[in-house]
Amino acid sequence: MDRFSNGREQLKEEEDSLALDIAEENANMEIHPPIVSSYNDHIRPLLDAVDKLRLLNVTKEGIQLPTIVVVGDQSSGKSSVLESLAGINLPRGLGICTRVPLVMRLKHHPTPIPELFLEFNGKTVHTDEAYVADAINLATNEIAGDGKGISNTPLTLVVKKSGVPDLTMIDLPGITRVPVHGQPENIYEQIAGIIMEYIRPEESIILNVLSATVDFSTCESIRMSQQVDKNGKRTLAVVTKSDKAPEGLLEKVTADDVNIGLGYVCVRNRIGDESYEEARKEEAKLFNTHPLLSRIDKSMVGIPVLAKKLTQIQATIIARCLPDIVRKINEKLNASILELKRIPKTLSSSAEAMTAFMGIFGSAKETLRKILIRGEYDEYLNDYHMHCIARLVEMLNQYSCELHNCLESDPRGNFLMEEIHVLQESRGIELPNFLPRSAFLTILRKKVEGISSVPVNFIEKVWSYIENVLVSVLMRHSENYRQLQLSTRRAGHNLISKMKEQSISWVTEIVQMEKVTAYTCNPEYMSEWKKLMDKENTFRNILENRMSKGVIEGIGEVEVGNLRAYNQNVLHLAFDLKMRMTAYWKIVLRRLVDSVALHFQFSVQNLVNKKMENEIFSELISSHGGAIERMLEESPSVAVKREKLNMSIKLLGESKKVLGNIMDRIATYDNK
Ligand SMILES: Nc1nc2c(ncn2[C@@H]2O[C@H](COP(=O)(O)OP(=O)(O)OP(=O)(O)O)[C@@H](O)[C@H]2O)c(=O)[nH]1
Repeated sequence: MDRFSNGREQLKEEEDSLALDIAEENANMEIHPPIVSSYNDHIRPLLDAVDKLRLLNVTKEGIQLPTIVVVGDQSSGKSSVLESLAGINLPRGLGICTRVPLVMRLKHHPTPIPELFLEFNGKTVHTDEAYVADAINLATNEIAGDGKGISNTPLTLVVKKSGVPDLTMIDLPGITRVPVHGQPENIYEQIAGIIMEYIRPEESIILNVLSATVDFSTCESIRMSQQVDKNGKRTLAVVTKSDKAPEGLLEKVTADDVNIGLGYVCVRNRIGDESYEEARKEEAKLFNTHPLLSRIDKSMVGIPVLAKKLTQIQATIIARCLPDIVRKINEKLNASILELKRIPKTLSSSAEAMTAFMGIFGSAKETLRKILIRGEYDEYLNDYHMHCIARLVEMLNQYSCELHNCLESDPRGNFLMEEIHVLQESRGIELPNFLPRSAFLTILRKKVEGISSVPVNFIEKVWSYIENVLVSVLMRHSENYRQLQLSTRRAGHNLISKMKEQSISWVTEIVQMEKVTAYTCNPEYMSEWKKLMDKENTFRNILENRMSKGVIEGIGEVEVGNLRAYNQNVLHLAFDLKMRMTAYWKIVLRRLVDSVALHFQFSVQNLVNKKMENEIFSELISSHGGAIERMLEESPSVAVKREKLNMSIKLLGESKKVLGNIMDRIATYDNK
């Protein structure tokens, strides 16, 4: 079992004992104010810790806190319920009163003089019971403006008073469909947005305030809570204004048409100028004596019952969520520290800048060596585009296929016609059985011309691929320095364009050489030619047997019908010329593939090992007068990232400190 599970079990036992305490206390409970907190000593520090985390705004880091969120339609009586729980007066009335999320922290406090203060916008404003309503209104105006607009910036009200339950709740603006005068048109969307943000997390308990005077199923707050808590397992209903609509209330709360998993508590809040004490007395009288309301089970009525239920639920969710919160804070803190370490530190001198530059350049070079020369792609396991050797081999195979598939100028239907024509045009005043060299070169020139664009296109394609790889590696390694990125990108493009130009002129020359000269020392030429010449008898047989076409091994099917018009000598020379060319063409194509492959390997090695360094260094020196430190000025996005990480680390560190004791407690449970 993990350490958290152990901790959870221990906390669960505490919860159970707390529940027993509460039940016992409920039995002896006096209905007179103040509501005496039965808060378990074990849970109180945990609630304090959660409140501190809330104040630190740890939710900003994506860590949700266990929270009781009060929602209700406008004027359903939310503020009245909260003031009943706190024993103070809150702004109440018709129209929109709660315009910002109000975090209410109620804390039992042994001394008779209550202590009240507001925390908002980073300041603390002390107040007292008589002025708290005004102070809240003033603070709300400061946060959300004087009008009727709303804001998502929370306002915290701390009430330390003898006898109040140790509870933290968040009161949210009441849901209104129709904007009242002075409210923005999209007030519903704004309020709904805030409410959803607070009630969506699984860690939130939804305290749904429903007025007894309405049909619960028509309440917007019910519709919203059902969207995030379908079965109502984290929803508790408080039914206000029981005094106003006692008829059928018992049936309504027992029928539970709207799926309230945590149950209903019917209350009667303060009316008019009643004092808090009077209100509690009236409430107790109402539920004890009213013919209809007195029939509702006593475990479902009255503010004291609500207070007990809430403290119990609060204890449960805190105990359930805290181990996870501790874990998440640790995880996020470690992740942020790691990420911060990955961001290079700010450079303060030329020497530091130079060292950093050399480091960046060295690592970029090593990456390029790996992917372009050695074929190691561990840095780009899932990025196939960067598995360069494999991609280059693919391109080379494709290039070879393209060269071999280029249509021959002599389609089979016209077998030997081109040779005969070229031989006729190359005739010299000479003996008739000589094969003129010029005839061979003429055919060779036409064939080479036919494929001449293929090697050039291939060279261009490969260089643009290498350019892409080079620039992306350089960008990756200099990602923290925008100026350096600009220079290295420029250097990369310039270098590739120079090398591409050289390659193209090299390959154009190679093609030109193949076009105007013919030579090979490769013995395959002779053996292939001989093999093909052995098939001349087959050719003759096809002619003599008056067949229109036939198959010659090594050449394929040929049509010979129109060749019978020529004499034997011409046909022999044409056949010979064709077979020499066939044997030689294989050598030419192989040469074009092999030499281009060698050229690329050599060029890439040159690029990575020599030229890149020269180009980048001269780009840095020439365009920026050697001001390498300026090149390595941190980009604004990195500065922002560092600032954000530092803030996260500070916040998470403080949160961790807040939870220090609790973690120790969990650890002690583990060792027990
Ligand atoms: N009779 C009676 N009136 C109540 C009760 N609870 C609240 N009210 C009255 O209902 C009105 C609205 O109550 P509020 O507490 O301001 O309602 P709210 O939901 O906080 O209002 P908004 O913040 O504006 O949404 C006030 O005039 C209260 O006095 C109750 O139990 N009985």
